[in-house]
Amino acid sequence: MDVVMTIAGADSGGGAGIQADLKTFQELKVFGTTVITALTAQNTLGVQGIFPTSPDFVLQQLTSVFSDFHVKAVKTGMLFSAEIIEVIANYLQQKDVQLVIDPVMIAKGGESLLQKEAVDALKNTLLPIATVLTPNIPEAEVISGIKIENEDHMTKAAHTMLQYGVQCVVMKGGHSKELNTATDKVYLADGTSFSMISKRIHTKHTHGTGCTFSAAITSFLARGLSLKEAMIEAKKFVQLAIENPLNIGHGHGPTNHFAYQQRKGQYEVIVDES
Ligand SMILES: Nc1ncnc2c1ncn2[C@@H]1O[C@H](COP(=O)(O)OP(=O)(O)OP(=O)(O)O)[C@@H](O)[C@H]1O
Ligand SMILES: Cc1ncc(COP(=O)(O)O)c(N)n1
Repeated sequence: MDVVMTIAGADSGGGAGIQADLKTFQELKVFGTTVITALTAQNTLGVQGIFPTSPDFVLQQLTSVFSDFHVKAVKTGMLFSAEIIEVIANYLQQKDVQLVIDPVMIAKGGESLLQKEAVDALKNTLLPIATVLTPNIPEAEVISGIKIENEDHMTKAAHTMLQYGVQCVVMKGGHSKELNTATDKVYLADGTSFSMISKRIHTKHTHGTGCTFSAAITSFLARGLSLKEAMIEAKKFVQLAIENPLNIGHGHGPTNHFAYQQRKGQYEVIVDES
């Protein structure tokens, strides 16, 4: 059984953060462990409260898990503060793991999940040791310092982020203005890139899509898929999770983590290498 880890915030509503990650890990048949950076009192309507973990206790959780398990791949989500990021980066740089970073900054309801001064710590300490970075467009703008209004800007921003040392940047298209498609553009450190294109689903039930996508990438990397295969399979997982809603809650409902297994992974992602 391949062991993976999520380092993220807990979502009491069950749709994002640690809870979305563990559900994804379970469905993808990897063993999930957790390091909790913050508790959030949250539901599909928004985040009502945040209770951060102390950096010392983040370290204690990392030490407990790594001293007992052989963790193959790690993902990070809500990291909250520069102090927490520094503890995690210092610890993980001594470990031989594939690291997927979902640079969670703002919840769907608009609440901040990362302090402003923490962005520099993320760029300077975590990106140099990361395998994959999965920003949405607003997050890519903050990390790269480039306003993204067209494809050229996106490429420039991706190359700026690759310069921090991460091996692959996936620009997620959930927030883009495309009417019929949801396109994620993948940029690799060797200068190549490709797009993953799926049908855009018109739904408000997209709480935790980013968490679910990055947890799926982490699971497939731990299972030994190549970077490209892991990315395409993760896109299928999140597509099926959005396409088959559970209709839970009164706001932005969670996605359906059961769907990939129920539909036997049946979804054709279009891969464009041009
Ligand atoms: N309406 C949609 N239809 C199809 N795919 C979508 C839709 N919205 C998002 N996705 C896909 O979900 C994945 C996550 O992208 P998204 O841009 O939503 O991330 P995010 O904004 O970081 O999510 P979160 O707000 O949960 O952190 C991507 O693969 C994206 O293409
Ligand atoms: C603990 C935690 N982590 C991540 C998200 C982002 O998810 P979303 O943007 O869908 O609200 C969240 N809301 N809560």
